[in-house]
Amino acid sequence: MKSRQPQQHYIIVLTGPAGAGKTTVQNYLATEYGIPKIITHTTRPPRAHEQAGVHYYFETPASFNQLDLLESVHYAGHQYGSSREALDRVWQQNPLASIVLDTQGALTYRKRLGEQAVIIYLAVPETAELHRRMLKRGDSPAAVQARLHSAETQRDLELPAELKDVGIYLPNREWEQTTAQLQQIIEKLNNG
Ligand SMILES: Nc1ncnc2c1ncn2[C@@H]1O[C@H](COP(=O)(O)OP(=O)(O)OP(=O)(O)O)[C@@H](O)[C@H]1O
Ligand SMILES: Nc1nc2c(ncn2[C@@H]2O[C@H](COP(=O)(O)O)[C@@H](O)[C@H]2O)c(=O)[nH]1
Repeated sequence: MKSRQPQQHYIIVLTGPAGAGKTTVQNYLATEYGIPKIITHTTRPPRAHEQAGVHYYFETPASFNQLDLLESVHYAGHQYGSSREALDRVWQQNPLASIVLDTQGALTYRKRLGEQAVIIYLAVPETAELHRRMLKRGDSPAAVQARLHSAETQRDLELPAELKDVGIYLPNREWEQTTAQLQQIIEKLNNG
């Protein structure tokens, strides 16, 4: 009898500029495909609708420094990071998981995990559209201005050169087109 190959485990890394729709896609992958989310840690204060342990683990600078992290970054004045332990815990239950990272984090994941890190770059090149989306989400005009002018958001308007050959470039404009492309990606991962 032929033995069944153990299924390969993948982490779907959703990256792109602020307001591109990374969290929206992550929620969709969870509800539509049951793909668990890796919750990351941040020293940023919660937004009005955000809950601890659901959207982020909210940390003080001191508690953040105690964490054992796979990678961490400074983004727009705050620290963010994710733990290897959280990924291993999710992988014990499910071969697929998703995480939302800035492009620097996406690069680190690819370097550390190789092809197991499937990088999806959600592209919305027009800052006016990002502006509209963040206001629609309920961010204050001042917060949107600050975020769009941050060096990190400016940097994340493009897929980093090191990821150009390995990342999946997915324009997130018409939602139906986005979900059709996501379906193809998930089918490939489930079959590979
Ligand atoms: N294809 C789309 N067309 C129009 N609006 C969209 C689309 N995808 C997401 N949005 C909307 O854009 C807003 C920003 O989305 P989301 O919060 O997912 O972005 P994000 O990339 O996670 O941002 P951030 O990095 O700032 O947390 C939300 O109001 C969301 O509903
Ligand atoms: N490299 C990492 N980036 C992270 C992590 N958690 C979130 N993020 C990214 O930070 C920015 C800002 O997020 P916001 O919620 O304040 O808008 C965004 O690009 C996220 O994708 C992480 O652990 N590591």
